[in-house]
Amino acid sequence: MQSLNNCPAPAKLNLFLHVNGRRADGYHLLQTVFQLIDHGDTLHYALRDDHVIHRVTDVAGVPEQQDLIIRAALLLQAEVLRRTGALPPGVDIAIDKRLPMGGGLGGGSSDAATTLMALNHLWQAGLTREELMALGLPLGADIPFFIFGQTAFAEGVGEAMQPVRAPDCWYVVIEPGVEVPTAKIFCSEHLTRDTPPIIITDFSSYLEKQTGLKGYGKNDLQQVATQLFPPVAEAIEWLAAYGDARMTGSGACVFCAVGSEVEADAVLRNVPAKWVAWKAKALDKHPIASLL
Ligand SMILES: C[C@](O)(CO)[C@H](O)COP(=O)(O)OP(=O)(O)OC[C@H]1O[C@@H](n2ccc(N)nc2=O)[C@H](O)[C@@H]1O
Ligand SMILES: Nc1ncnc2c1ncn2[C@@H]1O[C@H](COP(=O)(O)OP(=O)(O)OP(=O)(O)O)[C@@H](O)[C@H]1O
Repeated sequence: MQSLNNCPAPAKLNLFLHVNGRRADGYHLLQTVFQLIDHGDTLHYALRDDHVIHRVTDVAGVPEQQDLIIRAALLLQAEVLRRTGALPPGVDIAIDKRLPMGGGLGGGSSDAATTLMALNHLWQAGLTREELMALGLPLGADIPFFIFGQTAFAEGVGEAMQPVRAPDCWYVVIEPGVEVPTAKIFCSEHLTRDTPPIIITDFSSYLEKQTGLKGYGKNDLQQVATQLFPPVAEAIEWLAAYGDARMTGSGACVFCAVGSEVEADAVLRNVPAKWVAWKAKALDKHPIASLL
């Protein structure tokens, strides 16, 4: 049977993340730049001669049927059945999990996005990029971005996107060792939800003048997350000695842009042993964007 191995599911960093308001359904209106980076999970797909969708790797804390990978595969399987009247073949899915959960790196969403792109290809399902993005959105707010497949400025609840030129730099990322539940941060009574929207023409002219987005904007979720999770505050404070350190997404991970791989290595040598830390390079495009 056919297979597709070594499919990357890269992480994202939110270079800034502004909360501009809240919709009637409780979801928040955001403006953010999603930066793809060359560090993430890796997935492997092997078609079966039945119709069973099976995760062959154990993932601590995530039962198979709750895994966004399996839920994404089932959604696409049902969509293929709806369109063609026939079930596509089953698939065994293996994952090398590197991204921490509740890390603000979009790990679960990226795994699901890679699965939708890989199975759309293996099953020759023929969904367009836009159709796959819409299919994935109910599973996770970041899934459409990963399928969009380019570093992007996003608005709305994260689904309205336009590509931006990625600053060609390296990042140092620290995992502070805590798992931050996204909903808990958005629910907080202390969260500010009134950052004025950036007007896109101003933002574009800012980008033209700069070589990168270093120092632009802020992460409005950071104040709440650092109060609830002190290790996040500690990691930001430590990394701030090397540049503009901030949190990605709803935390817990913290990052800082540096000019070169050599600089990244120099920071990494000094990271206290209690934290996991790594370097990653900015990516313009998703490594499997060409599957669509
Ligand atoms: C904050 C970000 O990390 C930015 O990249 C993402 O938008 C969060 O994406 P995610 O972890 O995939 O989040 P989801 O699973 O879609 O939503 C988790 C919870 O976060 C809250 N949530 C999420 C996104 C959003 N725009 N407004 C919200 O209020 C909702 O309470 C939701 O129930
Ligand atoms: N394949 C998966 N990988 C990681 N988490 C998963 C997966 N499937 C389901 N989950 C659930 O989703 C939760 C959030 O995990 P994830 O790694 O996506 O968070 P995150 O990095 O904070 O994401 P975001 O930046 O989108 O907020 C986990 O706690 C876990 O229960």
